[in-house]
Amino acid sequence: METAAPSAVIVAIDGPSGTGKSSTSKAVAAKLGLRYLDTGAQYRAITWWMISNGVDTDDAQAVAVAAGKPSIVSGTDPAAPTITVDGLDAAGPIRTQEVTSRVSAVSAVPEVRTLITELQRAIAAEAARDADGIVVEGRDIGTTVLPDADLKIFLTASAEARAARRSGELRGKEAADLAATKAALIRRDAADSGRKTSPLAKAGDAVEVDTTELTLDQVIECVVTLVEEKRAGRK
Ligand SMILES: Nc1ncnc2c1ncn2[C@@H]1O[C@H](COP(=O)(O)OP(=O)(O)OP(=O)(O)O)[C@@H](O)[C@H]1O
Ligand SMILES: Nc1ccn([C@H]2C[C@H](O)[C@@H](COP(=O)(O)O)O2)c(=O)n1
Repeated sequence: METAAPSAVIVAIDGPSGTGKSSTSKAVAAKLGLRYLDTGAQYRAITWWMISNGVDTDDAQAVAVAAGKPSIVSGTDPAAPTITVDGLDAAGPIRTQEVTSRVSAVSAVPEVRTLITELQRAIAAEAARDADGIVVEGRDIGTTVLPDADLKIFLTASAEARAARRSGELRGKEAADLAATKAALIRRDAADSGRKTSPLAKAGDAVEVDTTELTLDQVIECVVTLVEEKRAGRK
C-alpha cells in the first residue's frame, strides 16, 4: 500500500472561471515547495484532441468512445507546468477560443471524467508519496476527485471582476469586449455547474474566499496562511 510522506499536504482549489485558481495555485505551490496540477488543462487537452481528430464534440457518445485514445501527461512543476497529448506540447493549442467554447461539452461526458479523474488521483497520490504534496485546482477537486484533501478552498469573484481580468489578458490577441467576455464566462460556468456528473460545486468543508476586492498577492497570502495553519495543526 502507498504511504504518504508524513508532512505531505494535499490542497484542493475550486471555483468558477477567472476567479484566480491557476494564478493562486501556482504561486502557493511554488512558495511552499509543493507540486501543482491544472485539471482544466487536462480537460482542454482532451477537447483539443477530439477537435484535431474530427470527433463531433456535441456528440457525447462519439466523445465517450474516443475518450481513452489520447495519452495526456501533465508536468507538475509550478514554475513550468506542462501538458502533452500523445507526446505533443499542447500548452498553446488548448488556450484557443475554439477549445474554450467546446471544453464544457467534452468535460460533461462521464467517460471523460472517469478517465481524467483517475489521472488526477494518481498524480496526487504520487505527490503525497514522493514529495511534500500538491495544489490541485479545478471545479470538482474538493467534492469528487480528492474528497479527503487536507485543505479545500473555493474561490469566487463577481462576474464583472472576472470579465475585467479576462479582457485584460485578451487585449491585443483575440480582443473581446467586456460584455461578450462576461457573457461567455457566465455561459461556461452555467454549463459546468449544471452538468450531471461532478459539477462545479463548493465542498461543504471548503473555505470560501471572495477575491473580487483582493489583489492576487492578497489571495496568495491568504491561501498560504491557511495551508500553514493546517500544517501547524497537524504537528
Ligand atoms: N485577485 C486578483 N486580482 C486581479 N487579477 C487577478 C486576480 N486573480 C487572478 N487575476 C488575473 O485574472 C486572470 C484569470 O486568473 P486565473 O487564470 O488564475 O483564473 P482561473 O480561475 O484559473 O480561470 P480559469 O478557470 O478560466 O482557468 C489572470 O490574468 C490573473 O492574473
Ligand atoms: N476539475 C475540472 C476542471 C475543469 N473542468 C472543465 C470545465 C472548464 O470550463 C474547463 C476548462 O477549465 P479552465 O482551464 O478554465 O480551468 O474544464 C472540469 O470540468 N473539471
